[in-house]
Amino acid sequence: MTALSLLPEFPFDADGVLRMAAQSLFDVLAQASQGMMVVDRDHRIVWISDGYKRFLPALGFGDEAEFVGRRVEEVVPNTLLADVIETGRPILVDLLSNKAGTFLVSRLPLRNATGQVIGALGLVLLDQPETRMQPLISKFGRLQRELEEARRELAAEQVKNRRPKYSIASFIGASGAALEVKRQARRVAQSDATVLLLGETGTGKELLAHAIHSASPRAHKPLVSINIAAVPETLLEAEFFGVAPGAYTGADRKGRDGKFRLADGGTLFLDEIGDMPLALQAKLLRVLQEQELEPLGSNQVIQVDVRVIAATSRDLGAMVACGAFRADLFYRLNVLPLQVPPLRERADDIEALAEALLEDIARRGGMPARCLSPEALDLLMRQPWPGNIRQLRNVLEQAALMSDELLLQPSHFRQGLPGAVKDLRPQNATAAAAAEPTLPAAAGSEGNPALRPLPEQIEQLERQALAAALQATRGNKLAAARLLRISRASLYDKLAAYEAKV
Ligand SMILES: Nc1ncnc2c1ncn2[C@@H]1O[C@H](COP(=O)(O)OP(=O)(O)OP(=O)(O)O)[C@@H](O)[C@H]1O
Repeated sequence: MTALSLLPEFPFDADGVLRMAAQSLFDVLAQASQGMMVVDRDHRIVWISDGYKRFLPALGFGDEAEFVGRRVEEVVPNTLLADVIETGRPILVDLLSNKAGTFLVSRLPLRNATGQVIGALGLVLLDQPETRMQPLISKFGRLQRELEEARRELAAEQVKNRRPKYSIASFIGASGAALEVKRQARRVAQSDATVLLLGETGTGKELLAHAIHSASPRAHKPLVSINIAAVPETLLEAEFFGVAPGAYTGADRKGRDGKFRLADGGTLFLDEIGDMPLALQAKLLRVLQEQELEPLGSNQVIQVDVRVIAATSRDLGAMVACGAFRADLFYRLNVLPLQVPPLRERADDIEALAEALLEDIARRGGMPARCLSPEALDLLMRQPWPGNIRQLRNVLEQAALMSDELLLQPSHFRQGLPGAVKDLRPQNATAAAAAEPTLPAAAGSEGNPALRPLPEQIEQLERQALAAALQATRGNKLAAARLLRISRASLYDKLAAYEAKV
């Protein structure tokens, strides 16, 4: 019999040694650290070390009994122990800042014999590490301040983006049809009812939505926009209604507000409402009717006060007839319908529009403003403009880029004219129209266009492809995306990028 065997607690087998090592390590850590806590799988604090107790007053707790048993994220701001339990991954060294101070901490998952996570261990390695880790802490402090500053700037930028970009006067046009649209826009601005803007792509529906908001009593509140077709279906619900804190792990862990909440008190612009998935239509209807919603992962009902302006280039009536759009939602949206006329029905506006667009193109491009010769104006007035004002702008921009002359002639419009695509040329095209230049472009008097910078040429080609696809599909973006073999979201990104340059 050896001396050791006389010690009754001394284990000989490896398991026994390991168990004892774990126990003694636990005790060593609890004593050597500034504080230690254990939480269970449901994030509830089950134990704190004596050392930890001195942090309780700074965390707002009088004694241990109030603190133990609570969910750790409720009582220790900014803790990541819940993440360690969810992911099973330790965070060996981290800085934790909250109202109790800044701490150097370590977080370890606890597992049972089969390896399942049963909780986590949180260690405060150093409190007030600023004294001992001055350089690191001051860097951390500086980064924190920079982050706060960036957050403030982002918030200010978001507020700026939510201000309406356009007023009713921004809708250029003095034709009967344009004046009627503006009259109706002013009238509906005074009401709080839902507006439904109907019209082809590029006719100015989004511009009018901004204009209506800025002429309404809600003008000083946010205008929030969402392009339904551009958001992947799986993300739409969260975009609309928001996500409750803790509903997801990862970036959405803290939860986030949906567009309805962001628009509270103001206006929500639902662009491309015809692309709303059927499953979500019922939920949208409920919010429109009740003005209340439940964020994802929450059972709390939130009241909102939002005026909705919806827009679509699709035939909602036909969609209702074929079961692709809910009739009840259609009637709820169609309270104040406003039909925006296509450009070809208000050719009289082309001169004023072209003038304003050419001025804007010149201002943004830092070049002298171009004018239209009477012949060029006549040519533009005879086009079918399936892409409407957006397409008119593209055509004018291309002509301005391709020529140094200040007076634009018909020859400067050899690319991108809607009438140049043979299949869509109006049946009654005149002899003058028949003499219009057609694609592809030949080298002009200004030199060989292939010698322009490549990115510029690629951009132009892409614009033409987008315009041609939209023209061929009569503005149906889903069909245009299919034709171009790109995703619908990518088509929207590209259109938005070109719009942003507008
Ligand atoms: N009457 C107008 N006066 C001046 N600019 C206009 C007018 N209508 C449209 N525009 C300009 O044309 C472009 C397209 O307009 P907008 O995005 O409002 O059209 P839309 O009908 O919403 O198109 P889509 O259905 O494709 O989203 C924008 O740059 C807009 O500023």
